[in-house]
Amino acid sequence: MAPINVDVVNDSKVAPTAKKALPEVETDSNGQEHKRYSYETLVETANFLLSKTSVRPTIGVICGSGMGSYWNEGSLAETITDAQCVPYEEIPNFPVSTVEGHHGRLVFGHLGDVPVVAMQGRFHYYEGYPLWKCCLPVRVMKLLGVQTLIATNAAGGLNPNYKIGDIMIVKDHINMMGFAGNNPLHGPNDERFGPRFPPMNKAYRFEYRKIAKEVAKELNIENIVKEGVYTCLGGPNFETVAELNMLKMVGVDAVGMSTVHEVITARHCDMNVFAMSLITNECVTSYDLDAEANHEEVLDVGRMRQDILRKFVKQLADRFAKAKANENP
Ligand SMILES: O=P(O)(O)O[C@@H]1C[C@H](O)[C@@H](CO)O1
Ligand SMILES: Nc1nc2[nH]cnc2c(=O)[nH]1
Repeated sequence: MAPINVDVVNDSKVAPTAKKALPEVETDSNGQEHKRYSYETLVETANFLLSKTSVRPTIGVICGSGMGSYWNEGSLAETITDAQCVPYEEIPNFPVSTVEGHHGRLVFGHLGDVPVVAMQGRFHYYEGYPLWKCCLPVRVMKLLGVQTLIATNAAGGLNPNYKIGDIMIVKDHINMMGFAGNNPLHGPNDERFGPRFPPMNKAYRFEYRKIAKEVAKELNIENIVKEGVYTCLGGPNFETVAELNMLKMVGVDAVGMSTVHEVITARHCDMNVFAMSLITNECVTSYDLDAEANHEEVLDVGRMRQDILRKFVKQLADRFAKAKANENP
Protein backbone atom coordinates (compact mmCIF):
# COMPACT_ATOMS: atom_id res chain seq x y z
CA MET A 1 0.00 0.00 0.00
CA ALA A 2 1.39 3.39 -1.00
CA PRO A 3 1.57 6.10 1.68
CA ILE A 4 -1.81 7.68 2.32
CA ASN A 5 -2.64 10.85 0.36
CA VAL A 6 -4.42 13.35 2.62
CA ASP A 7 -6.25 14.94 -0.31
CA VAL A 8 -7.92 11.75 -1.52
CA VAL A 9 -10.54 9.76 0.40
CA ASN A 10 -12.26 6.70 -1.09
CA ASP A 11 -10.59 7.48 -4.46
CA SER A 12 -12.21 10.94 -4.62
CA LYS A 13 -10.44 14.24 -4.34
CA VAL A 14 -11.41 16.06 -1.15
CA ALA A 15 -12.97 19.52 -1.40
CA PRO A 16 -10.91 22.07 0.56
CA THR A 17 -14.07 23.01 2.51
CA ALA A 18 -14.30 19.46 3.92
CA LYS A 19 -11.05 19.96 5.81
CA LYS A 20 -11.66 21.68 9.11
CA ALA A 21 -8.78 22.77 11.24
CA LEU A 22 -9.19 21.31 14.73
CA PRO A 23 -8.05 23.40 17.70
CA GLU A 24 -4.46 22.44 18.42
CA VAL A 25 -4.88 21.97 22.15
CA GLU A 26 -7.91 21.12 24.28
CA THR A 27 -8.03 21.47 28.04
CA ASP A 28 -10.00 18.81 29.95
CA SER A 29 -12.07 19.30 33.11
CA ASN A 30 -8.94 18.75 35.24
CA GLY A 31 -7.11 21.54 33.45
CA GLN A 32 -4.85 19.05 31.65
CA GLU A 33 -4.00 19.96 28.06
CA HIS A 34 -4.46 17.46 25.22
CA LYS A 35 -3.10 18.08 21.76
CA ARG A 36 -5.83 17.69 19.13
CA TYR A 37 -4.97 15.65 16.06
CA SER A 38 -5.76 16.73 12.54
CA TYR A 39 -6.48 14.29 9.72
CA GLU A 40 -2.96 14.98 8.45
CA THR A 41 -1.41 14.12 11.82
CA LEU A 42 -3.26 10.81 11.99
CA VAL A 43 -2.18 10.05 8.43
CA GLU A 44 1.41 10.48 9.65
CA THR A 45 0.67 7.98 12.44
CA ALA A 46 -0.87 5.53 9.98
CA ASN A 47 2.02 5.91 7.54
CA PHE A 48 4.46 5.23 10.39
CA LEU A 49 2.60 1.99 11.18
CA LEU A 50 2.46 0.96 7.53
CA SER A 51 6.24 1.34 7.43
CA LYS A 52 6.58 -0.95 10.49
CA THR A 53 4.57 -3.91 9.24
CA SER A 54 3.84 -5.74 6.02
CA VAL A 55 0.35 -6.64 7.28
CA ARG A 56 -2.49 -4.65 5.70
CA PRO A 57 -5.34 -5.21 8.16
CA THR A 58 -8.99 -5.27 7.10
CA ILE A 59 -10.32 -6.12 10.57
CA GLY A 60 -9.48 -4.28 13.78
CA VAL A 61 -9.95 -5.88 17.19
CA ILE A 62 -10.07 -4.02 20.49
CA CYS A 63 -9.29 -6.32 23.42
CA GLY A 64 -11.27 -5.59 26.56
CA SER A 65 -10.01 -5.72 30.15
CA GLY A 66 -8.46 -9.08 30.87
CA MET A 67 -8.82 -10.18 27.26
CA GLY A 68 -5.79 -8.48 25.79
CA SER A 69 -3.33 -10.20 28.08
CA TYR A 70 -3.86 -13.50 26.38
CA TRP A 71 -3.06 -12.36 22.92
CA ASN A 72 0.62 -12.78 23.67
CA GLU A 73 0.62 -15.96 25.72
CA GLY A 74 1.42 -19.35 24.19
CA SER A 75 -1.75 -19.83 22.28
CA LEU A 76 -1.78 -16.39 20.73
CA ALA A 77 0.74 -17.83 18.32
CA GLU A 78 -2.10 -20.08 17.15
CA THR A 79 -4.55 -17.18 17.03
CA ILE A 80 -2.81 -14.10 15.64
CA THR A 81 -0.13 -15.58 13.44
CA ASP A 82 2.94 -13.77 12.06
CA ALA A 83 2.43 -11.28 14.89
CA GLN A 84 4.28 -7.98 14.56
CA CYS A 85 3.89 -5.84 17.68
CA VAL A 86 4.30 -2.09 17.97
CA PRO A 87 4.27 -0.68 21.54
CA TYR A 88 2.10 2.40 21.95
CA GLU A 89 5.06 4.43 23.26
CA GLU A 90 6.74 4.05 19.86
CA ILE A 91 3.75 5.22 17.85
CA PRO A 92 3.72 8.95 17.06
CA ASN A 93 0.75 10.78 18.63
CA PHE A 94 -0.57 7.65 20.41
CA PRO A 95 -1.66 7.74 24.06
CA VAL A 96 -0.32 5.04 26.41
CA SER A 97 -2.29 2.42 28.41
CA THR A 98 -2.30 2.86 32.16
CA VAL A 99 -4.73 0.11 33.27
CA GLU A 100 -3.83 -3.36 34.54
CA GLY A 101 -4.99 -5.95 32.00
CA HIS A 102 -4.27 -3.60 29.08
CA HIS A 103 -0.79 -4.23 27.67
CA GLY A 104 -0.35 -1.22 25.43
CA ARG A 105 0.61 -2.28 21.96
CA LEU A 106 -0.79 -2.91 18.50
CA VAL A 107 -0.51 -6.47 17.24
CA PHE A 108 -0.51 -6.88 13.47
CA GLY A 109 -0.91 -10.36 12.04
CA HIS A 110 -3.49 -12.84 10.81
CA LEU A 111 -6.52 -14.52 12.31
CA GLY A 112 -6.74 -17.54 10.02
CA ASP A 113 -6.36 -15.94 6.59
CA VAL A 114 -7.62 -12.53 7.66
CA PRO A 115 -5.13 -9.68 8.10
CA VAL A 116 -5.90 -7.96 11.40
CA VAL A 117 -4.66 -5.38 13.82
CA ALA A 118 -5.48 -5.84 17.50
CA MET A 119 -5.31 -3.23 20.21
CA GLN A 120 -3.82 -5.01 23.16
CA GLY A 121 -4.97 -2.34 25.55
CA ARG A 122 -7.53 0.42 25.05
CA PHE A 123 -7.84 3.94 26.39
CA HIS A 124 -10.52 4.89 28.88
CA TYR A 125 -12.01 8.24 29.81
CA TYR A 126 -11.21 7.64 33.49
CA GLU A 127 -7.48 7.48 32.65
CA GLY A 128 -7.76 11.20 31.94
CA TYR A 129 -8.04 11.08 28.16
CA PRO A 130 -10.79 13.05 26.41
CA LEU A 131 -13.15 10.76 24.50
CA TRP A 132 -11.76 11.74 21.09
CA LYS A 133 -8.30 10.69 22.27
CA CYS A 134 -9.61 7.36 23.61
CA CYS A 135 -10.91 6.76 20.07
CA LEU A 136 -7.89 7.99 18.13
CA PRO A 137 -6.78 4.40 17.36
CA VAL A 138 -10.11 3.72 15.65
CA ARG A 139 -9.43 6.52 13.17
CA VAL A 140 -5.88 5.28 12.70
CA MET A 141 -7.28 1.80 11.99
CA LYS A 142 -9.56 3.32 9.35
CA LEU A 143 -6.57 4.99 7.71
CA LEU A 144 -4.72 1.67 7.77
CA GLY A 145 -7.51 0.15 5.68
CA VAL A 146 -9.60 -1.51 8.41
CA GLN A 147 -13.21 -1.95 7.29
CA THR A 148 -14.62 -3.83 10.27
CA LEU A 149 -14.19 -3.22 13.97
CA ILE A 150 -14.62 -5.99 16.55
CA ALA A 151 -14.77 -4.30 19.95
CA THR A 152 -14.73 -6.44 23.09
CA ASN A 153 -15.17 -5.35 26.68
CA ALA A 154 -15.65 -6.57 30.20
CA ALA A 155 -18.98 -5.54 31.68
CA GLY A 156 -21.22 -6.00 34.67
CA GLY A 157 -24.38 -7.99 33.99
CA LEU A 158 -27.60 -6.17 34.86
CA ASN A 159 -29.99 -8.50 33.08
CA PRO A 160 -31.02 -11.06 35.73
CA ASN A 161 -30.73 -13.85 33.15
CA TYR A 162 -27.02 -13.20 32.63
CA LYS A 163 -24.39 -15.23 34.46
CA ILE A 164 -20.72 -14.52 35.04
CA GLY A 165 -18.81 -15.74 32.00
CA ASP A 166 -21.66 -15.13 29.54
CA ILE A 167 -20.86 -13.31 26.32
CA MET A 168 -23.30 -10.58 25.32
CA ILE A 169 -23.47 -9.64 21.66
CA VAL A 170 -24.10 -5.90 21.74
CA LYS A 171 -27.35 -5.14 19.91
CA ASP A 172 -27.40 -1.45 20.78
CA HIS A 173 -26.04 1.05 23.26
CA ILE A 174 -27.24 3.95 25.38
CA ASN A 175 -24.72 6.77 25.24
CA MET A 176 -25.06 7.96 28.84
CA MET A 177 -22.03 10.23 28.60
CA GLY A 178 -23.47 11.71 25.43
CA PHE A 179 -26.56 12.77 27.40
CA ALA A 180 -24.22 15.16 29.20
CA GLY A 181 -22.74 16.39 25.92
CA ASN A 182 -19.58 14.31 26.13
CA ASN A 183 -19.13 12.76 22.70
CA PRO A 184 -16.00 11.69 20.78
CA LEU A 185 -17.23 13.69 17.77
CA HIS A 186 -17.59 16.89 19.78
CA GLY A 187 -15.74 19.78 18.13
CA PRO A 188 -15.15 20.78 14.51
CA ASN A 189 -15.89 18.01 12.01
CA ASP A 190 -13.43 16.96 9.31
CA GLU A 191 -15.51 15.36 6.58
CA ARG A 192 -12.61 13.26 5.44
CA PHE A 193 -13.46 11.14 8.49
CA GLY A 194 -17.23 11.37 8.18
CA PRO A 195 -20.37 13.51 8.27
CA ARG A 196 -21.24 16.11 10.92
CA PHE A 197 -24.43 14.28 11.92
CA PRO A 198 -23.94 10.52 11.56
CA PRO A 199 -26.91 8.21 12.16
CA MET A 200 -26.47 5.68 14.96
CA ASN A 201 -29.61 3.51 14.79
CA LYS A 202 -27.82 0.73 12.89
CA ALA A 203 -24.55 0.97 14.78
CA TYR A 204 -24.17 -2.76 15.44
CA ARG A 205 -24.43 -4.48 12.09
CA PHE A 206 -27.42 -6.82 12.00
CA GLU A 207 -25.76 -9.29 9.61
CA TYR A 208 -22.72 -9.66 11.88
CA ARG A 209 -24.88 -10.23 14.93
CA LYS A 210 -26.69 -12.97 12.99
CA ILE A 211 -23.36 -14.51 11.96
CA ALA A 212 -22.16 -14.39 15.58
CA LYS A 213 -25.20 -16.35 16.73
CA GLU A 214 -24.57 -18.95 14.01
CA VAL A 215 -20.90 -19.19 15.01
CA ALA A 216 -21.92 -19.58 18.67
CA LYS A 217 -24.05 -22.58 17.66
CA GLU A 218 -21.23 -24.08 15.61
CA LEU A 219 -18.83 -23.71 18.55
CA ASN A 220 -21.43 -25.15 20.92
CA ILE A 221 -21.43 -22.08 23.12
CA GLU A 222 -24.90 -20.79 22.33
CA ASN A 223 -25.97 -21.39 25.95
CA ILE A 224 -23.56 -18.68 27.14
CA VAL A 225 -24.10 -16.23 24.28
CA LYS A 226 -26.77 -13.57 24.83
CA GLU A 227 -27.71 -10.36 23.05
CA GLY A 228 -28.45 -7.05 24.72
CA VAL A 229 -27.97 -3.35 25.29
CA TYR A 230 -24.70 -1.96 26.65
CA THR A 231 -23.98 1.34 28.30
CA CYS A 232 -20.74 3.04 29.20
CA LEU A 233 -20.26 5.19 32.28
CA GLY A 234 -17.18 7.31 32.79
CA GLY A 235 -15.80 5.28 35.70
CA PRO A 236 -13.47 4.52 37.35
CA ASN A 237 -15.76 3.67 40.26
CA PHE A 238 -18.24 0.85 39.85
CA GLU A 239 -21.90 1.83 40.20
CA THR A 240 -24.09 2.42 43.21
CA VAL A 241 -27.17 0.26 43.76
CA ALA A 242 -29.44 3.18 42.85
CA GLU A 243 -27.52 3.88 39.62
CA LEU A 244 -27.71 0.24 38.60
CA ASN A 245 -31.44 0.09 39.26
CA MET A 246 -31.92 3.20 37.16
CA LEU A 247 -29.91 1.69 34.28
CA LYS A 248 -31.93 -1.51 34.53
CA MET A 249 -35.16 0.48 34.29
CA VAL A 250 -34.07 2.21 31.09
CA GLY A 251 -33.26 -1.09 29.39
CA VAL A 252 -29.54 -1.61 29.94
CA ASP A 253 -28.41 -5.26 30.05
CA ALA A 254 -24.70 -4.72 30.70
CA VAL A 255 -22.67 -1.78 31.99
CA GLY A 256 -19.04 -0.95 31.33
CA MET A 257 -16.60 1.92 30.86
CA SER A 258 -15.72 1.82 27.16
CA THR A 259 -16.81 0.81 23.64
CA VAL A 260 -19.70 3.27 23.07
CA HIS A 261 -17.43 6.15 22.00
CA GLU A 262 -15.24 3.79 19.94
CA VAL A 263 -18.32 2.54 18.11
CA ILE A 264 -19.55 6.09 17.47
CA THR A 265 -16.14 6.98 16.03
CA ALA A 266 -16.05 3.84 13.90
CA ARG A 267 -19.53 4.40 12.50
CA HIS A 268 -18.71 8.05 11.82
CA CYS A 269 -15.96 6.89 9.46
CA ASP A 270 -18.20 4.18 8.00
CA MET A 271 -16.64 1.11 9.52
CA ASN A 272 -18.79 -1.98 10.09
CA VAL A 273 -19.07 -2.72 13.79
CA PHE A 274 -19.49 -5.81 15.90
CA ALA A 275 -19.15 -5.60 19.69
CA MET A 276 -19.43 -8.04 22.54
CA SER A 277 -19.26 -7.87 26.32
CA LEU A 278 -17.84 -10.55 28.56
CA ILE A 279 -20.03 -10.52 31.67
CA THR A 280 -17.42 -10.49 34.40
CA ASN A 281 -19.60 -9.73 37.42
CA GLU A 282 -23.24 -9.60 38.40
CA CYS A 283 -24.25 -6.03 39.17
CA VAL A 284 -25.33 -5.61 42.77
CA THR A 285 -28.85 -4.20 42.55
CA SER A 286 -29.93 -4.83 46.15
CA TYR A 287 -28.80 -3.26 49.42
CA ASP A 288 -29.19 -6.70 51.03
CA LEU A 289 -26.28 -8.19 49.10
CA ASP A 290 -22.77 -8.11 50.46
CA ALA A 291 -20.93 -8.54 47.12
CA GLU A 292 -18.80 -5.74 45.63
CA ALA A 293 -17.49 -5.40 42.08
CA ASN A 294 -13.70 -5.43 41.74
CA HIS A 295 -11.17 -5.31 38.91
CA GLU A 296 -9.41 -8.55 39.96
CA GLU A 297 -12.62 -10.51 39.42
CA VAL A 298 -12.99 -8.84 36.01
CA LEU A 299 -9.49 -9.99 35.02
CA ASP A 300 -10.07 -13.51 36.44
CA VAL A 301 -13.20 -14.02 34.39
CA GLY A 302 -11.29 -12.84 31.29
CA ARG A 303 -8.70 -15.52 32.02
CA MET A 304 -11.39 -18.13 32.56
CA ARG A 305 -12.97 -17.40 29.18
CA GLN A 306 -9.79 -16.82 27.17
CA ASP A 307 -9.98 -20.02 25.11
CA ILE A 308 -13.60 -19.54 24.14
CA LEU A 309 -13.09 -15.86 23.31
CA ARG A 310 -10.10 -16.63 21.12
CA LYS A 311 -11.96 -19.29 19.14
CA PHE A 312 -15.01 -17.06 18.87
CA VAL A 313 -13.09 -13.99 17.65
CA LYS A 314 -11.09 -16.05 15.15
CA GLN A 315 -14.24 -17.53 13.63
CA LEU A 316 -15.96 -14.17 13.59
CA ALA A 317 -13.06 -12.56 11.75
CA ASP A 318 -13.17 -15.30 9.13
CA ARG A 319 -16.93 -15.06 8.64
CA PHE A 320 -17.05 -11.25 8.66
CA ALA A 321 -14.27 -11.15 6.05
CA LYS A 322 -16.20 -13.61 3.86
CA ALA A 323 -19.40 -11.59 4.27
CA LYS A 324 -17.51 -8.43 3.28
CA ALA A 325 -15.99 -10.16 0.23
CA ASN A 326 -19.48 -11.21 -0.90
CA GLU A 327 -20.60 -7.58 -0.61
CA ASN A 328 -17.82 -6.42 -2.98
CA PRO A 329 -17.35 -9.30 -5.43
O1 LIG B 1 -11.74 -1.97 28.72
P1 LIG B 1 -12.97 -2.58 29.28
O2 LIG B 1 -14.21 -1.82 28.96
O3 LIG B 1 -13.10 -4.03 28.89
O4 LIG B 1 -12.77 -2.54 30.86
C1 LIG B 1 -13.77 -2.64 31.87
C2 LIG B 1 -14.12 -1.27 32.37
C3 LIG B 1 -12.94 -0.95 33.27
O5 LIG B 1 -11.86 -0.48 32.51
C4 LIG B 1 -12.57 -2.27 33.85
C5 LIG B 1 -13.18 -2.45 35.21
O6 LIG B 1 -12.77 -3.67 35.76
O7 LIG B 1 -13.15 -3.27 32.98
N1 LIG C 1 -19.10 0.27 34.83
C1 LIG C 1 -18.77 -1.00 34.99
N2 LIG C 1 -17.77 -1.51 34.29
C2 LIG C 1 -17.47 -2.80 34.45
N3 LIG C 1 -16.52 -3.54 33.87
C3 LIG C 1 -16.62 -4.79 34.37
N4 LIG C 1 -17.61 -4.86 35.26
C4 LIG C 1 -18.16 -3.63 35.33
C5 LIG C 1 -19.24 -3.08 36.07
O1 LIG C 1 -19.89 -3.72 36.88
N5 LIG C 1 -19.49 -1.76 35.86
